[in-house]
Formats: sequence, C-alpha cells, structure tokens
Amino acid sequence: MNKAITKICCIGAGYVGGPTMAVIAQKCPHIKVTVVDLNQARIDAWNDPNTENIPVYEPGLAEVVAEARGRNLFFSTQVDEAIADAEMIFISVNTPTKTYGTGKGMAADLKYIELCARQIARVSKTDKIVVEKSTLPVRTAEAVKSILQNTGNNVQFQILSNPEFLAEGTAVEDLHAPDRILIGGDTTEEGQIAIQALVDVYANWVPKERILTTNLWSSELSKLTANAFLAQRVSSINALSELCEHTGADISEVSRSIGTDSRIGPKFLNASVGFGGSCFQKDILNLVYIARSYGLTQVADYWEQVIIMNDHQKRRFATKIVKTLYNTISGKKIAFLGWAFKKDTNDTRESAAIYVADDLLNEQATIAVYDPKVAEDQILGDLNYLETRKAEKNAELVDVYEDAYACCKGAHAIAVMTEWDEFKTYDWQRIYDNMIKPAFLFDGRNVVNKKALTEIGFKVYSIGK
Ligand SMILES: NC(=O)c1ccc[n+]([C@@H]2O[C@H](COP(=O)([O-])OP(=O)(O)OC[C@H]3O[C@@H](n4cnc5c(N)ncnc54)[C@H](O)[C@@H]3O)[C@@H](O)[C@H]2O)c1
Ligand SMILES: O=c1ccn([C@@H]2O[C@H](COP(=O)(O)OP(=O)(O)O[C@H]3O[C@H](CO)[C@@H](O)[C@H](O)[C@H]3O)[C@@H](O)[C@H]2O)c(=O)[nH]1
Repeated sequence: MNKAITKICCIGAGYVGGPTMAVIAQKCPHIKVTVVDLNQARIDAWNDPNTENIPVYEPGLAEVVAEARGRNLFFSTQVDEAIADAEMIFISVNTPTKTYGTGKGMAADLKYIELCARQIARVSKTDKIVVEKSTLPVRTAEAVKSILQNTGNNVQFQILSNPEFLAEGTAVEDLHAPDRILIGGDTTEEGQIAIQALVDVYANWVPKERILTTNLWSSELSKLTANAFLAQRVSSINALSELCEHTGADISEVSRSIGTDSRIGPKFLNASVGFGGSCFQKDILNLVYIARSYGLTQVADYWEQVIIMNDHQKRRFATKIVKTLYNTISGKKIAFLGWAFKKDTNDTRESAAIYVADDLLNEQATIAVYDPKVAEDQILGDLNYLETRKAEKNAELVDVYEDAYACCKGAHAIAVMTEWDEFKTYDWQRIYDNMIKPAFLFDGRNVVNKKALTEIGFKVYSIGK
C-alpha cells in the first residue's frame, strides 16, 4: 500500500529548488521539506530573518518563504542528514552545458547529478523515492538508477522524472497554478506506487487532471522539447522581425495577426534582442547533441537553427547601434537600461545584454548600466566570464548606476535590454535633455512609446519596425 510522504529533501537551493520547495511546503503543511545546498552563503541568505534578502528575487516568493520557513520549510547545508531522514529526495542541482571534453559546448554536464546519486546511495539506510527535478537528457534516469543500485546499501530506490516548467519572474504564479505537472516513472508496480506518492503531494493544490503521468523517457524528453518549442517561437518571430525592417511590415502587427489564429496562439510572439536565460540555449544544445549522438543529422540541424537565429539577432542589434552611430562608437557612452535576461528577475544567465555589451566593448564604447535588480559585481562577472578582455579593462569601460537618469546622462545612445515595467514610466524628456544629440534609443524589447519619444526628439530604433 502507498504510504503518504511526510519528509522531503531537495538537493540544490537555486532558482528551482528554492521556490519549488517553498511552495510545496506552503501547500503541504503536513510535509517537512528540507532544502540543502553545498553553498553556505546561499543557505545563509535563504535563512536571512529578513525574507527580502533571500537569494532569488521572484514576485511573491518572500511571502511564501515567510509563511512556511521554520514551520515545515528548512534550509541547511547538512546534506547527508537531510538525505538520510527523507522519504523522497528531489535532485535540483545545476546541469550546465559541458565546458570540457566530449560534447564540450553542447552536452549537459551531469557531474553534479552523478555526485548527488552517489551521495544518496552512500547515506541512505531506508527506501527512497529519488525525483529528477533538474532538466536532464533523455535516459539519464538509467544512469542514476545504475549508480543507486550498484553503490547503495541494499535499500530500494525508485526514480521519478518530474521536470519543472516554471519561468523566472513568474515562478510563484507558475508553481501555484501550473499548466501541468509531469511525472514519469517505471511502468512496474513499484514504479506506479512511487508515481502515485508524488501525485499525492501535488494533489494538495493542483487539480488532478493537470497532473500527467508518463514513462521515464517521455517525461525527460518532454522537458527538452517544451523549451525547444518555446525558443523556436521566439527565433521564428525574431527572424521575421528582420524581414519586417526591410519591407515596411510591423512585427507587432504581424504577431497580433497570427496570434489570433487559435492554432498558433498569442503567447511567446514578442520580437526581442534575443532570448536569454539559463535554460533555452542549454537545453536546445543538449537536444541537438542527443540527436547527433543517434546519427540524426537533419533533426540536429533543424533545432540548431533556433540557436543560430538567436545569436544572429543579438549580433545584428549590436551592429545596428554601431552603424547608426556613424560607424564608430569608440569612446562613446552607451547606456543600457536592463541587464537581466527578462523582467522581474535578478537572473542574468545568458542575458542578451551580456553579448551585446561585449560586441560594443570590442568597438571601444564605454557602457553605463542600470538594472533595478542586478548589482555591479554580477554585471562585471558576466563580462569577465566571456574572457574577451582583461577584467581590469571591463571595469574601466563599464560603469554601473543605481539611478537610470544618471546612467543615461551624457550618453550618445540608450539600449533597452530588458522589458522592466518602470522604463515605461520614466520622464523621457528629462533623459533626452541630458543626452548628447542626436539622442538615439535602441529598443531591444519594444517597450517604450516610440511615437512619444520621437516627438521629444529621440531617434528611435525598434525591433521589427
Ligand atoms: N532556472 C530556471 O528557471 C529553471 C526552470 C526549470 C528547470 N530548471 C533546471 O533546474 C536545474 C537547476 O537549475 P537552477 O536554475 O535552480 O540552478 P542553480 O544553479 O540556481 O542552483 C543549483 C544549486 O545546486 C547546488 N548544488 C550543486 N551540486 C550540489 C551538490 N552535490 N549538493 C548540494 N548542492 C549542490 C548549487 O550550489 C546551486 O546552489 C537545472 O537542471 C535547470 O536546467 C531551471
Ligand atoms: O515572446 C517572447 C517570450 C520570451 N522571450 C525571451 O525568452 C527568454 C526566456 O523567457 P521565459 O521562457 O519567459 O523565461 P525562462 O525563465 O527562461 O523560462 C523558460 O525556461 C524554463 C527553464 O527550463 C522553463 O521552465 C520555462 O517553462 C521556460 O519558459 C527571455 O530572455 C525572454 O525575454 C522573448 O524574447 N519573446
């Protein structure tokens, strides 16, 4: 018979582990949820008495943490103890693109996953359900199972795949009311019992018809597929934005026109300077790598084009700035409004801003950055990570401001890199008055009022218009 879960451990207190477990704890007060991480600073931040200081900025998250923390939600670095104590263990560690060896630049680096599996095997003295929450290549569960079964203490393990579909910036909303929960497991009787145990956890707040169950491989592959489809929509609309710029069509009008077709749907059709975030590029590269490894060249090439198009979109935005500013930006101040990869998050991973800034720095521009949620060390760290130039040079050429007006003062051009709502409410006349003329504005998100700004005197470039 199925025993209800009362103790959950989650390995990895990042953008997924933290919010996901906070919501499980909030919705299931009868379950003790312990989130563990090796990173002491991160755990300390999750335990900060002032919940505004938790390490992940997400609207509504501080309130959820305040409600559950100390009641049935705990953050700790005592990984072994939490694993040993739990009946169900979520693995929510990072799975970045490999930066070395076979599959470098394409495949997912699974070393953190393997370390978790070995640790779970080593410390477990009672039967466990192990849940893959991280995004993983199809058939990873096979390797996890093999490690658990061959290095464990003869306890029984069931592996489930339960990928996360939350988007940053709307994580709490997405977790409270998910489109679906996906749970993959073994088709054996034990596998079905494990699936049911996890279904019962989610059923505390998610309607049953939204909880889908599949076999392990379908679940693992569905996560990569969902991200590939979403990113493909962005690359498709971005590809057409370039055509719009040459034909007099307006990409916003095209998006609206096609999005009203119920078969296409209106979401994810905003042309932009290019998609960023920790997931899309990594997961598509992974998909491409998997297809290649099975010899499926056409399948791999098809999906790779989504990334090629995205790289093109970022580069052409930078090129547009250089060309418009009379083919030289050497010594000119370009003000970046926004650095995060999308609004309402402090996450900058793979943000288009990083790559556009890097291109402009190669042209010897100086860059001023204002982002309401991203701090200077993060911005410089992102540029230093590219290793295009020395850290001292980046520090010399990039200034980070805590005020948008100061950031734009004396600039030759503004580049809107993130669609933060506050950008729409600025006193644009004041900004214009303090800029070098002609004052250029490159809207990488189509968020500012082009007509109003043009009337002020700005020379505005919008994507796809
Ligand atoms: N960020 C998102 O919006 C999102 C959404 C859905 C799925 N995912 C997937 O979820 C996974 C996690 O992503 P993330 O953004 O939360 O990553 P993250 O880097 O924010 O967090 C991962 C955490 O795991 C910790 N960690 C790594 N190895 C560990 C170990 N052996 N023991 C204890 N802690 C360990 C790290 O210290 C880090 O704090 C990835 O596979 C990602 O693709 C991410
Ligand atoms: O019409 C659009 C929609 C999105 N974007 C950009 O695409 C990127 C990704 O946006 P979004 O998908 O909203 O955020 P993520 O947090 O990266 O979420 C994606 O990646 C997660 C990690 O796998 C998944 O869980 C989510 O379902 C999936 O939406 C961002 O740079 C957006 O600005 C556009 O340019 N135009």
